[in-house]
Amino acid sequence: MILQQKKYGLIDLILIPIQCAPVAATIGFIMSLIKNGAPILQVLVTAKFIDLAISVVQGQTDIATVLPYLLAVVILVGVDWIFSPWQLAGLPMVWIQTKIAEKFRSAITEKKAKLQYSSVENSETWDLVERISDKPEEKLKDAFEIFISLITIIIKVVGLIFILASQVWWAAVILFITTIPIFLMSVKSGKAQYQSVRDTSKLKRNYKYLSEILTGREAVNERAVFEYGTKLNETWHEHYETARKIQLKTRLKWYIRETSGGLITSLFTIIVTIVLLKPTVDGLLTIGMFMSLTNSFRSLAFIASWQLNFSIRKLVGSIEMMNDLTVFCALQQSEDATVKPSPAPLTFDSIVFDNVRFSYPGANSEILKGIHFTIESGKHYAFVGANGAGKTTITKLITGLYNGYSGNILVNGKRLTDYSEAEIKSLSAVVYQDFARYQITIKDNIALGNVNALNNDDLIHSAITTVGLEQAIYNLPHNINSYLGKLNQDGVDLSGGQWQRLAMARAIVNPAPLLILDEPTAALDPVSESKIYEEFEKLSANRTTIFISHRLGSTKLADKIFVIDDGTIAEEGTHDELIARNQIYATMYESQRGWYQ
Ligand SMILES: Nc1ncnc2c1ncn2[C@@H]1O[C@H](COP(=O)(O)OP(=O)(O)OP(=O)(O)O)[C@@H](O)[C@H]1O
Repeated sequence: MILQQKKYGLIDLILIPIQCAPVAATIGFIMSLIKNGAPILQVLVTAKFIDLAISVVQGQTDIATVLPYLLAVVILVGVDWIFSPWQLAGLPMVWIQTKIAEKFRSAITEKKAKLQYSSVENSETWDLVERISDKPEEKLKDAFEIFISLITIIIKVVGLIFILASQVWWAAVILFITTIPIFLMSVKSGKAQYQSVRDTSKLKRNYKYLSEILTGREAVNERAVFEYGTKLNETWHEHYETARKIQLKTRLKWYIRETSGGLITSLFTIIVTIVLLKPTVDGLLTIGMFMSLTNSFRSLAFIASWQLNFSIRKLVGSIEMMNDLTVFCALQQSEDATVKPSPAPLTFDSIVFDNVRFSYPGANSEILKGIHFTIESGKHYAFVGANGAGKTTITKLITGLYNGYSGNILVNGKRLTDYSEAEIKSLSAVVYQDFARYQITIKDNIALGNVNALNNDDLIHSAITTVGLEQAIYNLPHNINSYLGKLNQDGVDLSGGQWQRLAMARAIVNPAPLLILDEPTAALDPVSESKIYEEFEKLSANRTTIFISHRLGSTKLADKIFVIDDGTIAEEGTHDELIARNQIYATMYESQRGWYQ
């Protein structure tokens, strides 16, 4: 199934299930038609049956004439029972839900995977994505069911009103008029309730996150040491209660209104029943028709005030979900987002930042304020500077995560944005500060760095040696096939520094010509750090590297150091040149050296 960039609406609540499960949707639709058509016939047949039964009792008719009507009543009651939603008609709905889960959910997942990185980082977009991904198969199945039941309810109501009108026209008119405000109220209520879901989605995201901190494994150490459980629990409770109250308030407000509407309709049916007594006594209505009409009238009032109300409210909520789907489908996506890096990496002679200015989407302030620098192939560079200066942001632009900048980023003189996504992905391998810790096998943890050579064990072993993890890994009972983390029963855990080395191994197996290391050694002890640098020197002899580091000892090895200050390149040169310059870098270096004296 393909999601389109279009305005989704009411009709799509029917079309999507039909697209996903055409046979089940058709069967479900026909079943609902039969189920809801039966009561209309039932009114006529029951009236005739009662009248004939009275004639039989009075000795005016032969009992044989009643039997076909009795049989018809039994069949119609049977149909009603067999096609009840929780009986046979439920089966196609289960099938529809399974198919929607298979086709529609995977279309959503595919779109999510293709969303531009900038969209994923935006919290409003993320709220929308969360709403769309929250049990869509269940919501669409319910909407389809409700849509069909609404059509059939309308058929039922129109049919019964028609019969009523043919007998007592004014009662039909009054009943019709009373359903109009109930209909309008249901529409408003449905909208208000979906809006309350929107209003609370940010709060829900917050309290889900807090709940993860309070119960999840990731924060277990800090939670135990800092004992912040009570404090966070209070915040969690606050968010949870605010969201709950908003939804409860909306629900309660509309429940009271809807109940009052329902009570008025019920009162009206009692009055109509009393009023119908007169024409029955006068012989304008047969006793059978009176009994059948009052009976169906009661069910009609129930349908108009409760069932119709419920269905419309739910349906309007589903239409709001379609509005969300429209916005979701319009989100910018990159068709190549899911393509693999090209197996032959994009080699380069130079990467040039030419007056690059950049602000994060939705942010007011510029992070990069006209940056100029050149990276030459085969050389080693270091980016240093204070926290928040813009170092990581530069790497996000090189790796193509953001392209909403002004100025140019040129690779071999050609704009980076003119290369294909596969080429851009093959240009660089990165070890991020906040690298991921995958709870899968060690082998897969490393192999994921090169999706074009997932089963190259030699590459994995050589990366393990480079980052010095041989002892830690080869002593494990399952070697590189050992699971990491606590997700698996016999999973092993690594120290912070070992996880960091594993992330480096992941980047090392990647054949990209540019290796970006964003504070790769922050969790390493000094001996490991210098050992890793030695290994890296060997490894990156024919690669270009960009190191971002606050430990200026490591930057000494760089061919060129860029000092980033407030979104600009404040200084550049070798270690010795920058020390001789005696400005920002020299001050930083001296202050660090001071720690060890
Ligand atoms: N996704 C984002 N949206 C908005 N602002 C962001 C985003 N990511 C980073 N920033 C802001 O951009 C600025 C530069 O961040 P960046 O991560 O590039 O700094 P850095 O020099 O790498 O810092 P550090 O040394 O602390 O890692 C910071 O002020 C940060 O708050």
